[in-house]
Formats: sequence, structure tokens, C-alpha cells
Amino acid sequence: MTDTELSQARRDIIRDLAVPAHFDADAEIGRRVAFLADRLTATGSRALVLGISGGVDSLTAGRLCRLAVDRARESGHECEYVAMRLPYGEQKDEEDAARSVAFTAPERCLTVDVGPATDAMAASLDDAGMAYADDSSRDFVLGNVKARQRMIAQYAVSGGLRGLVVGTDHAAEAVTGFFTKYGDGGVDLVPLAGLTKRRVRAVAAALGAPGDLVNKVPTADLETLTPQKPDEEALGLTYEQIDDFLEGLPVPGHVETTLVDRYRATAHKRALPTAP
Ligand SMILES: Nc1ncnc2c1ncn2[C@@H]1O[C@H](COP(=O)(O)OP(=O)(O)OC[C@H]2O[C@@H]([n+]3cccc(C(=O)O)c3)[C@H](O)[C@@H]2O)[C@@H](O)[C@H]1O
Ligand SMILES: Nc1ncnc2c1ncn2[C@@H]1O[C@H](COP(=O)(O)OP(=O)(O)OP(=O)(O)O)[C@@H](O)[C@H]1O
Ligand SMILES: [Mg+2]
Repeated sequence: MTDTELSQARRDIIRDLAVPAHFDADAEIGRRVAFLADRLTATGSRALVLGISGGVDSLTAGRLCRLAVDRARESGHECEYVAMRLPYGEQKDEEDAARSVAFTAPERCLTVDVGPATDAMAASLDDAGMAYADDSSRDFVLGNVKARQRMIAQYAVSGGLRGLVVGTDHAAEAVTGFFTKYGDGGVDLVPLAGLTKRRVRAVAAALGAPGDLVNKVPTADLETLTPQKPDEEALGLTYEQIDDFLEGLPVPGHVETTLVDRYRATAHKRALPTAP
């Protein structure tokens, strides 16, 4: 499919999300490491702070942080890469998370259990009389509270260390608004912006990450009632379909319609708060 054959709506989305027509993993690594190193030195920040979940997005972003901090230090700027483990109690894929931390090689890794804070908020909401439609709605909403507790923990560390919070949003999540507003969406820098999911994996592979972590099934893992639910199940779309859409490849009509509709419906999540 050539660019001129794509719908105007699709071309607008590809442009707005800055998905490049051509992709070269090594060139993307160079550009993104330079970006992070520049943000450290230009802002005078002393740390990059990033939650490492065990998934491929944070694995990739973490390795970019490692390389960026190395580069900034070589230029005489004192700084560090601080990883954070932010489980809700015990995490089912904890071993993957530990291997991810090891691969990204932070100066230090802080572990903060977001369980107590999340549960305390849930109990206070119950005490206040907040009633949810059903158990599954409550579980979904509290999943977003977990994501926001992670944001709070990362900003506490960033504030204390004069750092910057790194997020893992990329084009395949941005197009569907598949992130928690002011949760994992609440960050300072997004080094994976513009990448489709398969390109994130290609960058991870080019960085030398372990194959099973590169190809791991993506999960937000926010809901307690359905742990490790695959993103594709929640989205009702595959990442292959989303990536094809963003890379200008042929997709079924219903995929195009669904993605254009979702992109429009989630515009508020990619924008500053609405003002009069
Ligand atoms: N039109 C509008 N203009 C301005 N604001 C609007 C709005 N519509 C809703 N809102 C506000 O936005 C809120 C809904 O947004 P939000 O709270 O984010 O909630 P929502 O988008 O409903 O849920 C977040 C979704 O992202 C997924 N997620 C989260 C975190 C990580 C990952 C991952 O990929 O790992 C995925 C999660 O599984 C879930 O499906 C509403 O409660 C309302 O306050
Ligand atoms: N348990 C966790 N511990 C630390 N950070 C987390 C945790 N869960 C989520 N995060 C943070 O929130 C981000 C968003 O989660 P998301 O699931 O999109 O990314 P991922 O887990 O790295 O990769 P994937 O999407 O393939 O599962 C993560 O990249 C990470 O920075
Ligand atoms: Mg994940």
C-alpha cells in the first residue's frame, strides 16, 4: 500500500504519532539514547527513574536508559539510572522482572510494593460509600489505581534524586489510549514514542535482550481478578493488526474503523487537560 492509498484519517494518525516510514533498529537506538542523554544534561537532572515490570517495553526503555546514562557520564555529567520494581504484592512473573532488571543494569533498583497504598485507597473509597457497577468494574478501576500508585512512587524517587521519570508509551499503545491517564501515562520522557510493538521488540533484540523476554506476551497485569490478562484479549485486536495499521500495511476494514474510532475517543489521554 502506498501512502497515497491510505485514508486521510490513517495518514493523520501516523503523522501525529510520529511513526517513521522506514525503520532501522540501530539508527533508532542511537537517536533515542542521544535524546535521553541530552535530556539529562540539558535539564541538569541527576537520574532517570523507570519502573521495570518484566515486560518488553520497560526492558527496552531500561537498556536505553543504561546507555544514555553511560553517555552522559562520559561527557562529565554526574547521573544514574534507577530502576524500580513496583509489584502489587507478589508478582506472578517476578523472575522475568528480576532478569529484566539485570539486563538493564541500573546503578540501583528500589522495590516498592504498591499493594498497601492501593488497598488503603480501595478501603477508604468503600468507607466513603463509593459503589461500583459490579466486582469486575471495581477491579478494573482499582487496576488503574495500581498504575497511579506506581506513578506516585516513581515521582517520589525522582523528586528526591532530582531525576526524570521515564515512561514506556509507544505508538501501538498511544493509538488505542491503552494506558492509565496520569498512571503509566504520567511521566516526563517517552523514549519509545513512535515505535510499533514489533519495532520495540526489534530494538530490544538489537540491544541484545534475552529472546524469551523480547517475545513475551504483553500484559498490563492490572486486574486482580484476571492476572496476566494478555493486552490483545483486553483490546480485542492483535498487536500485528495495530502495527500493520500504523506502518501503512494492509488491514481489514473493521480494524481500520476500530482504530480510528479509538484514537478519536482517547484524544483526551494524549492531551493536556481541557480548558474553557
Ligand atoms: N472525553 C473525555 N475528555 C476528558 N477526560 C475524559 C474523557 N473521557 C474520559 N475521561 C477521563 O478519563 C478517565 C479514563 O481514563 P483512565 O483512567 O486511564 O481509564 P481507562 O482508559 O478506562 O482504562 C485504562 C486502560 O488502559 C489499560 N492500561 C493501563 C495501564 C497500562 C497498560 C499497559 O499497556 O500495560 C494498559 C488498562 O488495562 C485499561 O484498559 C475517565 O475516568 C475520565 O476521568
Ligand atoms: N509491576 C511493575 N513493576 C514496575 N513497573 C511496572 C509494573 N507494571 C507496570 N510498570 C510500569 O508501567 C509500564 C507500562 O506497563 P506495560 O505493560 O505497558 O509495559 P511492559 O510491561 O514493560 O511491557 P508489555 O506491554 O509488553 O507488557 C511498564 O513499562 C513499567 O514502566
Ligand atoms: Mg506489561
